[in-house]
Amino acid sequence: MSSNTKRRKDEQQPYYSSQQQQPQMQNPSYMQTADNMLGPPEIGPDEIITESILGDGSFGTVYKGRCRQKDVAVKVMLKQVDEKTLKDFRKEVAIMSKIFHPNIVLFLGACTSVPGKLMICTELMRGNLETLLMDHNIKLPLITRMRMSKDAALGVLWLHSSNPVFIHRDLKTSNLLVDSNLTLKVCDFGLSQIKQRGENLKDGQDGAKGTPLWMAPEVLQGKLFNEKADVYSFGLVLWQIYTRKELFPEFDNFYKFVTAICEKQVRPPIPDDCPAALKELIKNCWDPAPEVRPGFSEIVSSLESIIIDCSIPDEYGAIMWKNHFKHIDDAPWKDFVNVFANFVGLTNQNTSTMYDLLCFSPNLVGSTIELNFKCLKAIIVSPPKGVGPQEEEVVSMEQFGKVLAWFGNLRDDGSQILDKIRNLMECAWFHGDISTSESENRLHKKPEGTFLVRFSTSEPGAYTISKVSKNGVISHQRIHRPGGKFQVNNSKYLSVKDLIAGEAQALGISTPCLGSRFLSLIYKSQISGYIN
Ligand SMILES: Nc1ncnc2c1ncn2[C@@H]1O[C@H](COP(=O)(O)OP(=O)(O)OP(=O)(O)O)[C@@H](O)[C@H]1O
Repeated sequence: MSSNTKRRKDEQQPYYSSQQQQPQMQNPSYMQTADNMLGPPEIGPDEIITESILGDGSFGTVYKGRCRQKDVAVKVMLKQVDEKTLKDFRKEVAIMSKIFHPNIVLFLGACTSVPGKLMICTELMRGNLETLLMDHNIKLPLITRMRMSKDAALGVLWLHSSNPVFIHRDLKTSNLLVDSNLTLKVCDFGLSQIKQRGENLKDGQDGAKGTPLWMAPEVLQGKLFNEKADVYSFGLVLWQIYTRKELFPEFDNFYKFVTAICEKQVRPPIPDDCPAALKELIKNCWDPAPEVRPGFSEIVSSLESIIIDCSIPDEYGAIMWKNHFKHIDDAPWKDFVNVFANFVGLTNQNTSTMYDLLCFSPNLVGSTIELNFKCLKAIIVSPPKGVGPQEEEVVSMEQFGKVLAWFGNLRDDGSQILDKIRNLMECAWFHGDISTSESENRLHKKPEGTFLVRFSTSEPGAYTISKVSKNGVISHQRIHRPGGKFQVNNSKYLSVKDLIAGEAQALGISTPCLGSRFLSLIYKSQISGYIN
């Protein structure tokens, strides 16, 4: 048998069944039988319809497609493939059918048996991260980018923690895909390798695998390497996620590039405004010495801290969240109350938890402390996300950060933050977290001088005064927060209440707009909070 005939014959059989019983004669070669059910799910080429092109890669083209009435992504291999590419294709199918994780693109099946029609079918994602980052018309706040970084790190942590270990070997932003919720998933396992824990690998004569710009120096130099090569690439991924810039645009010569990376230890410049913890993480990841680079579980942990710092700029607030809720974005209200009360010294180890006191202590019924926690709950809690009876009200990390930015500094104010919140809610004109259009609805057709104060929707920690001016025109004026003070028209005050009292005449505001949802909390019948 000539080698050509042999290769063609191999291609006609699902690769995993070469040592198993052949499919029944009456079935097309791609049909799955009871004997080969244990291999990756086989999809027939006639079950896949390809539509538009999603991307081009070294193995072929990725299309948006339909398979069994589902939108999918289909990687179609080049028609003429050499043995090495075929081997990589088979490896990609084998690896993808072994790994399942929310941050790894979902493998649906593959067509492995029909020559010229080798395909891999995966869930359809919105696009790749590189394209998203380079489109500067798309707003991607740092916190969103850090959450995406954590998603990617969780995906790679899963690969590195498997037994045997999977090394990705081609981590780069174009191999990280985003879905419509901006959840990130790792894809493209064509160059991935399997190894035992603690084992070092070395590339063979066919050279290093991966994309040179993203390759670790030890890989570029053909030295021994292990999963820390992925960590190096991830450092570059983090750099690009932070800067949204092209990687190494200054290099157009491969040999000069290798010398720069391996001998001169050149790395992309990290901007000065990069948060210190992120800068340190990036530098550690791309350290020339693989053993110095962190593992992915350490990377996930560092990213969790960075995400908390981005969400909660208040230093003490961030410490509180890191100490008690580091791995979660949303804390159950019950746990939050206990941790917060303890952190600001309202309870200690010897007293009952604040939640229990609020529920069961008769002394607290009708007390200021009970009212304070009701007010806090009114602005900090999000409704349950699910629908089941078990679903709890939660405090999101971001909302906690916002509340601290609006009301104070946890280190200096401690439990007085609760009084500040109640004091503001007692004002009839304070409407809290309503949108610009909702404020306009509430002021519509109201007399001149009617006004309300709400949280600014765009400037962290700031407030907005919305008022009715002459001829019923509604306008909005920002209360800025320089140095924690409250400023409007160059006049600074210690509280919003003082500012409204002091500037009422200059601002042309006189009558609070009714309709604040907080008033029913504070007063059962009487409406108060007028300017005086
Ligand atoms: N599941 C998917 N959903 C949406 N787009 C996808 C999907 N899979 C791949 N793509 C798009 O196709 C591009 C190439 O995919 P992939 O990296 O898997 O192919 P490749 O041939 O291995 O490429 P390369 O060798 O250049 O890494 C991705 O960067 C992405 O833009």
